[in-house]
Amino acid sequence: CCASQPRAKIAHVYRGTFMHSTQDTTLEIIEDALLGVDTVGKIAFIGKGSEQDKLSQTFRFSSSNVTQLKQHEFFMPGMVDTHIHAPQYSYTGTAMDLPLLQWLNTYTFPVESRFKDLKFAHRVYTEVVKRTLKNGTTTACYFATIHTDASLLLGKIANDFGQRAFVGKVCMDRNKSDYKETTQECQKETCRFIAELLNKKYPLVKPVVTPRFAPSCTGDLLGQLGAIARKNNLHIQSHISENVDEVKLVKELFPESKSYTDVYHKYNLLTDKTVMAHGCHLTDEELTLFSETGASLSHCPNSNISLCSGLLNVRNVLKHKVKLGLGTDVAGGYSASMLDAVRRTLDTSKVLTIQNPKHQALTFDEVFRLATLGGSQALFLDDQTGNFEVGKDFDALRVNVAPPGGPIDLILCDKPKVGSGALYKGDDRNIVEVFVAGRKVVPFMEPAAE
Ligand SMILES: Nc1nc2[nH]cnc2c(=O)[nH]1
Ligand SMILES: [Zn+2]
Repeated sequence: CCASQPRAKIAHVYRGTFMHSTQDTTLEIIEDALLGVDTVGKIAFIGKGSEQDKLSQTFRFSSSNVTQLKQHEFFMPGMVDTHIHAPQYSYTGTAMDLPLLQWLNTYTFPVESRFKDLKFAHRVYTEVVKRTLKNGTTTACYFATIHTDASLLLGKIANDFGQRAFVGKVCMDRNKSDYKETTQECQKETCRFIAELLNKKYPLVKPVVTPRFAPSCTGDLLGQLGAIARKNNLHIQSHISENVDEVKLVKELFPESKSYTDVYHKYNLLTDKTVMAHGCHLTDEELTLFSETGASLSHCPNSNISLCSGLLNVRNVLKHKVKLGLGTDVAGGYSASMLDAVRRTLDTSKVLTIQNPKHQALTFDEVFRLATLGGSQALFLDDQTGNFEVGKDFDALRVNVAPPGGPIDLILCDKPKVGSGALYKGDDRNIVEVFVAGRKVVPFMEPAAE
């Protein structure tokens, strides 16, 4: 049994099966566990159901306040989407026929330009927050667009629905089309975005410095953004080595740099609070630089396959001791669901084994860890979320393997495998409740009145 000293009062106690990952165990299944959440949403204790009497005395809760999970239900940690473009949710699944650089020019930039219109932004951002929450994303690391006010609106909507989120106003001062700002505008608007978002004092929504990627930023801008992040001790997100043409372009645009990773490093954009999406074509030397700086990677397998970008060798990334989480990369990825990211991660790893039988494919348990604890580590949030350790916020999914009308038939007899069956075959119908920092956010709360 683990327990903190009783301080804040206990608000909720749950009894049943809990699955989570820890530093030492890829997947731990605790049957008949008892978990207490205090009034500030933190996990106060996790113990055995058989110790309920003792725990109820120590933590002063009454047995009548214990919520007992039903048969075929379990709790797992909320999933962490380490890379998602909120505006691109508006065209998911409709533009999968071009490689990255053409895809950006043809589909992405015209759509993102429309987010100057706050009404359109409100509509799309509400839908993406609701959709991801319903699918079990308790933490999302969002790219918005270049528009400051619409990006602030995304922060407000995430806060209203109770999602934990990083929100980035996208920075770009180099583009063939008009979808860009001048270097000076971009710097000024980034500072305004950060100041205004921090000023809202949303407990779970924070700004992230967001250069789109090296090809759409001048060295000047990258340097300014590195300085802003350093001065304010902020998170940073961008893209790296997603596609071979992109890598080639970066070589041409930044001839003085040794590698793509070196470009970001030179401008102080590789820190232990940096998350870079993709990294399919990074060299071992570049991975070493990630490891040394503490920067992390977001693996976005649906996108990597949908845009024919490449196959990230996650095993090799982990061997280099680089932190890694999973991302949907909507709309390069056509699914906003992290369950999809789990499956595509497994598929990609198996494709690598087909290509090279010596490659050791990732296991289900390892990928479960990447979707939860791995993501929280990649976002430097693992002191707050990622698993059911005492003192962390209660970010959790109540999963019912077989709800009426759901996608799963209860034929599996092997109980420990039930979790894996549910994650392979399940969808949002199986995620019956979602909690963020102890608060039930699915079914949706009524947003606060203006
Ligand atoms: N997948 C993806 N890669 C990018 N690289 C730069 N911008 C983007 C984007 O919006 N999506
Ligand atoms: Zn992306």
